[in-house]
Amino acid sequence: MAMGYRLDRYGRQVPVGLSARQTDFSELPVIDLAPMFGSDPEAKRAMAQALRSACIEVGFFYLKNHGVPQPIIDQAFAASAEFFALPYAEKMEIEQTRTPGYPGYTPMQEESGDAKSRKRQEGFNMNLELPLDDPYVTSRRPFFEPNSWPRRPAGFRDTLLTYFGEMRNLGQKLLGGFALALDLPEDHFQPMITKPITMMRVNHYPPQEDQASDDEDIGNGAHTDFECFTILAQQKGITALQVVNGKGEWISVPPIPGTFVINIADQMERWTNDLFSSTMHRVLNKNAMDRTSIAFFFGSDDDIVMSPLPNCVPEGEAPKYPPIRAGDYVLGRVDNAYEGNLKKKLA
Ligand SMILES: O=C(O)CCC(=O)C(=O)O
Ligand SMILES: [Fe+2]
Repeated sequence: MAMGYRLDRYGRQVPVGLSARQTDFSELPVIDLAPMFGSDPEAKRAMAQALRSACIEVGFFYLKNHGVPQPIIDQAFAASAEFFALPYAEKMEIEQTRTPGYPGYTPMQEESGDAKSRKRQEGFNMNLELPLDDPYVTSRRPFFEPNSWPRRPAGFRDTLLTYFGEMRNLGQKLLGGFALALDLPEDHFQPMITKPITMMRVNHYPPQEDQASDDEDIGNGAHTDFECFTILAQQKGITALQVVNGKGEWISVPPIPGTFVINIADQMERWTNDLFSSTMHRVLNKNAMDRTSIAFFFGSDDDIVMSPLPNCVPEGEAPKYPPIRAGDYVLGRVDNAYEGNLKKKLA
């Protein structure tokens, strides 16, 4: 099928059209994380090799044997469903713009009447939860603003914090795998994630039964994520996520029980001198039911200076990017995406 492209605001090619090829899920590699919990160097090496290929060739993969207990995932979905089912006015009590930064509720355009809201998605955002007297919080450091918690449902905060904690541990483990995949010692990145930029968003998409007016008029338009990588939990039994493959075709990513979907994001792409791919993706919920997903965005400490990793730069070539403070890089990307709104709000 011939594919056309349009350019997004970063000048990147986005395949046009809304049809996605429904393919066997094996088109996205499945990585088994079990070796990372053991001490068999051979098994770790084999995993690192598979991970390396997945990150270079696809930028997306399923992760199994990740060690996160299923009840903790189920509880996070159940609490999220209860939250989104609350009356609109109650959710708006913690609307994102009421407090600085990322945390809070983002409504759907139809309800808010705000043309800048997302049309086909509402969400709940949170940062790493720190004590209110933490110097990062008191100095209003970007990405460390206090979270905004709803009054209901009971247990929402504890449930999401438990899930967030699991994601942070998994992210740390996974980063060890990425280090091995880059021919670095397993603990290479660990000193750089002591108080990392980590954000989480629960996405809620109504069914989209009508025709989209264009390819941005969907649950989540084509984009890449900003940080090092994303750990995505998809609601059971509902396929809506799509990923661009090397041929510029949109590939559906059905949920596989017992797995997360992991994708490389922009910070890691840059850090690896574009060796790893931050792959474009989008969400189109053509199902009869609404859909929830939980995206955990794992970055580094904000104050590390990030230069392309030396063994990702071919011999005799200059790195593609100058050094940059990680927090400034992510803030720049966020700012671009939200057309300056978030940065203004942080100022
Ligand atoms: O809902 C999904 O499957 C993906 C969400 C996503 O891409 C994001 O939140 O960045
Ligand atoms: Fe994303």
